[in-house]
Amino acid sequence: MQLRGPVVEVGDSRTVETSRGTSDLAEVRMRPDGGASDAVTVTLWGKWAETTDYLDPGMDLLVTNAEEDEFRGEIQYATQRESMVVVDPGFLVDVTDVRSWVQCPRMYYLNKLSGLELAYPVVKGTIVHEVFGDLLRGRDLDDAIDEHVAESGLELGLLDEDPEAVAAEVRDHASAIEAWLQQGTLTDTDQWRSEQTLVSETYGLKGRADAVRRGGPVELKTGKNTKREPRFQDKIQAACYALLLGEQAVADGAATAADGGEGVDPTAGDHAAEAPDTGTLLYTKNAAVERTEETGDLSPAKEFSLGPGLLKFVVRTRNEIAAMEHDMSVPTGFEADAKCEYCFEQDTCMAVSGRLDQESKAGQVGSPIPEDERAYFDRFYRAIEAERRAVHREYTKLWRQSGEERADDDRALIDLEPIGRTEREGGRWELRAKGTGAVSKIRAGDVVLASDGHPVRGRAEMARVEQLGEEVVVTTDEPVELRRLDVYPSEIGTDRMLTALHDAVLKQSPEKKAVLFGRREPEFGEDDTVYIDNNEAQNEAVSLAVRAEDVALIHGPPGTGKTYTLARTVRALVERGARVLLTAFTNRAVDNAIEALEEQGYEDIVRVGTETGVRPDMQEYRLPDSGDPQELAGQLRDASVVAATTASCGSTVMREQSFDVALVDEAGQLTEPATLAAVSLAEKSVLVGDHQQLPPVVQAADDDDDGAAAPLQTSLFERLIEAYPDAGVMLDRQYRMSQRIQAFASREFYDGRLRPATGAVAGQRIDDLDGVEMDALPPTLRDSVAFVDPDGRALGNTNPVEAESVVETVQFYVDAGVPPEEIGVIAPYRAQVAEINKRAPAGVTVDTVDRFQGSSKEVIVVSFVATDRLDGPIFEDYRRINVALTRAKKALVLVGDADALGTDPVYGRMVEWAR
Ligand SMILES: Nc1ncnc2c1ncn2[C@@H]1O[C@H](COP(=O)(O)OP(=O)(O)OP(=O)(O)O)[C@@H](O)[C@H]1O
Repeated sequence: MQLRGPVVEVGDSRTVETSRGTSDLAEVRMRPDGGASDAVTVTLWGKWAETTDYLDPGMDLLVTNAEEDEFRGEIQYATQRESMVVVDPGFLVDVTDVRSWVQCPRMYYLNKLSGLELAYPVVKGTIVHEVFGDLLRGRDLDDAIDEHVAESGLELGLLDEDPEAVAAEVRDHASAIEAWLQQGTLTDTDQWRSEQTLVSETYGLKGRADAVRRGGPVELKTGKNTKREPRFQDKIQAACYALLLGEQAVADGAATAADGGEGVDPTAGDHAAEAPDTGTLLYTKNAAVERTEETGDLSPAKEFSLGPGLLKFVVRTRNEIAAMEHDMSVPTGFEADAKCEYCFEQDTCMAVSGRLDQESKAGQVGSPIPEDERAYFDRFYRAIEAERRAVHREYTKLWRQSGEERADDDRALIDLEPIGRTEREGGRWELRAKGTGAVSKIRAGDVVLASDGHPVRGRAEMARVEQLGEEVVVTTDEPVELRRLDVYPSEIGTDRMLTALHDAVLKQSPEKKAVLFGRREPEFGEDDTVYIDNNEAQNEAVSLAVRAEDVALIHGPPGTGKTYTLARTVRALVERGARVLLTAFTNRAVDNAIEALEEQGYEDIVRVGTETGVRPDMQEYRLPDSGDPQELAGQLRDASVVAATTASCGSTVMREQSFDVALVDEAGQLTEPATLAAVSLAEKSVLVGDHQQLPPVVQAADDDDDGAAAPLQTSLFERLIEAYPDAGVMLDRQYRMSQRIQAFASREFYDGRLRPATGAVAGQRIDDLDGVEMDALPPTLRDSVAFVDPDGRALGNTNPVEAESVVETVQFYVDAGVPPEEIGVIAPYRAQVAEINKRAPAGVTVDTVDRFQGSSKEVIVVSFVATDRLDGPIFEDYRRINVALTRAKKALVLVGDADALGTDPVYGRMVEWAR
């Protein structure tokens, strides 16, 4: 039987005599059924007794195949031969992390903290892996090499590598793969698949196996190994995948047995027994070494047997990591027996030990950071780890929630009907299915899990979404029956926040950090150039940015010309010879800024981003995904303005770049570490944002892990503008809303300082639009702000009567001649969005407030849904209502329950104003 739940007491380990000789044992008290049952005692036998060295009350424990026994009237449990003991199974350790931990625990920790650096072996390794996948899928070798070398063109160019030499080297590696593929060990009936994404419900592991052959893991290593046996850490990695594959085999069995598998608990099976018994390591460099210079076993492929002892070792190693990460404090890691002088992480290791004053066998360099910086580092480290846990919880929902629950949560599209598949050139597959019309968070361009019904227990593949709607189209490496798409949680955001924290706090000079840590006020030089002559605050903003020595803060309420000012600032800085990083939280804002620059006649811009992320009309600025290394690297290096999202500022390529100034738009929506990712790349920064609009996106809830993620909820922009009001300027004239519309927001959120920029802006009316007659509207809608109470009832996250009233209101405007494209509807929940969308006239945009930030419409209709209590995201934070109300230019209609809204002072005043 399986036990799972929180630990309440941890006993000491001791050695006892048994009928089979001496053995260690330790007793643990835990509450099974996830804490729902009374505490029981579990005896951990043999090596599992070691678990108590790092197990603490409060951690979750999972014991598989526990033996039940009655002892003095009490039911007790004990591990038996097949048992596995898993610490904190909800914490998903990456397989590559288990591998580095085995090499040296400090290596694990350093990889996590400082991220990957741009280095040739890494780039080459990626190319070889991609070619390997292509070869397995039967692709022509030369085609594969050419394509993947070109795709790494930018990295290779920045590293000053010659593409032909790289191709030749990759070919050497590939010959090892080819020879092995042709060894005759494979027949047509052999089961093969390339790259498989695996997540374990039982062992708290996730990873991506390079290949799976006859059910066994195959790992590719671009290094050399002249020993007969694979390296220990490589075996460990393969063993992790073997465990994951064993679990999958059990799930497959269960799924076949129960036809569909949902509801069957695959964790109940004995995975270790189902795990493949052979693993293969392929050392491709062995094919490239000179036989005359090397002795030993030069065959690239090395098979080894995967016994239960190794699998248990893997689980124990994984447990050490999970336990160490449990309290989310900055770990030091300790060195294994590895020899530091051969370690390529040695420099980083010494630098980090020096800065954080940690013990390290490699030694320390540099002096420790001051106490306040250390406190900051610890606080944010913890916050980021709390956020990582929230991401892990998202993973566990892949199996804890049913397909229907996932769909209701907007995290899956279910019940798709496969209608076809085509093999594309290059061995990838295009899969098509009939859509159901349901909405979700999934967008074209996203990478998601496509499955035949269950994302973990069924057959699943990573897929790129090409098209949504009536027909759903995705591309994958291997075909799968397309019945369901799931949002695949990603840790990349948390990983990058951590490296940004490392780069900003541990690598920068004390002087550069002085303002960040409040050691001195931001400083400004002199300049009386007039940049913008019709708007004083905007002109002051550009001037402030130009004069700033460290940081300037531009506070831009809705419609105040933030983008315009930003573009003017870029030009002013470039004119002074600066190299500028132009960045924002969203791709949309980055593209808008480029558009504004274009309008001001400036076009010397390089846009870094993916093809799907960048707007079609901005593709001309985009650095191509593949091409000649020197050319690509030259384009990036020589650009005066590089534009990218803040998320991509953390990429290996961007971390190599340096700028004179970083301009960060939407800075109010960024967490502090996410902002640091951009700020660290430049000498000085200009942050542009509005902390009265949407705050940073944080997944961890307020009460998760005692609120550890709270520091992420305040943007760096907000923190700095409060600390240094003199380093900021507020743009106070808005070019969007009529006087009547802006009045409430100005009063509630901007101390009444927001004003229409001109009389024309202030006095605009809906009948200013071509072909629109005021008389055609019902009298209640002739005022530019109106309130409608349709007397509906909230049913969960929808309010059908209110939806009806919203659609009717929209129809009035359409009938009066307003183009549907100029009408937007904002609702608090996706369910209500869907309800309205069903009947709204084509062309009208209906969405949640988060997706409306940054845009505007002539007419905005807001649906509030709530009828009793005000709960839901729109009400949690007044800033959301600020965003909703300030999207409208000429007409704003609020549709809601006046009594419910009246229970809150701010909403009460809003109703008064709107009526
Ligand atoms: N100084 C100015 N003179 C004339 N027009 C201006 C000026 N500043 C801004 N505008 C115009 O006002 C409109 C709004 O400006 P912009 O798009 O830059 O606003 P924004 O603050 O970025 O909006 P958002 O709140 O959506 O971020 C644009 O059409 C822009 O051209």
